[in-house]
Amino acid sequence: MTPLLTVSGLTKSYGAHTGCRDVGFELFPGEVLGIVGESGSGKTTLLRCLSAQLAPSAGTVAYDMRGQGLTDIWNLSEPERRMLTRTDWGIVHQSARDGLRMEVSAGANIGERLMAVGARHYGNIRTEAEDWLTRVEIEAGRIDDLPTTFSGGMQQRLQIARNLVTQPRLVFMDEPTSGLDVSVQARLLDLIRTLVNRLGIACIIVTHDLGVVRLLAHRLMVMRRGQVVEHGLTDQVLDDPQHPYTQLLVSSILPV
Ligand SMILES: Nc1ncnc2c1ncn2[C@@H]1O[C@H](COP(=O)(O)OP(=O)(O)OP(=O)(O)O)[C@@H](O)[C@H]1O
Repeated sequence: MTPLLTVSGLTKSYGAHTGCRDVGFELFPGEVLGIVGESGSGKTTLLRCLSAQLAPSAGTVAYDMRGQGLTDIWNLSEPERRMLTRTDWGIVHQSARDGLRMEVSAGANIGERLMAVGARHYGNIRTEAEDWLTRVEIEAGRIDDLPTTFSGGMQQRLQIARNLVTQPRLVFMDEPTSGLDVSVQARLLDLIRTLVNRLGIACIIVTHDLGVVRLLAHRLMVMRRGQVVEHGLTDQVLDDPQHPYTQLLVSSILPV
């Protein structure tokens, strides 16, 4: 099987500081990869370099573009890269405010993504938006409401609908459940798991919460000081961590 994403030697420096260093891995279609590590370990930097939000200092991020095969995303033109991120990719931000347009309705937030992939018929776009609101457990009757009138959990579910409506092949998520009440987190995680599995979407999720990766990720990468110190199947890494740092992380976070 051809990998969807092939990353090699990915490095980002901020002057003298290292964001991430020499990261390499492959991601296959439908696979969910979790990236964990303590605060400042480089998770967000890595995710932003992978998802075309931040230019790396060195290394390559090659994506299996439809009809073109593996292509380094940083060799694409800016419009090509923008098109890719709006159609074949989704990016779910930690704060829904960064991923939604707060000044337009819930329906428009979903509909404009459909328009980016060529949908033009108003009635069809509205029907699809209503369908997606229902799928993320928001009443279809709220379609004309602004996201500012939604709760934090609803905004996050709307952000997920906006990202999944175009049936992307790859979705990046940065701490998608943090900042929400524990009960809301559990429901959201369950929803993400169901949708990602059902649609067969590959996903890269950054989190400091090992419970999140245990539930969602097939594979796990552990980062420390910008580098990957351990990488393997999630259950294997969490149940039998090999690197001393992972052992510390697991024993300090997971209940025994
Ligand atoms: N804009 C920036 N300018 C300078 N240094 C930065 C910048 N962004 C991040 N860094 C540095 O890069 C390193 C990795 O930061 P990053 O935000 O990627 O970590 P993280 O694992 O996502 O942390 P957190 O879980 O707290 O969000 C840190 O040492 C940080 O100080």
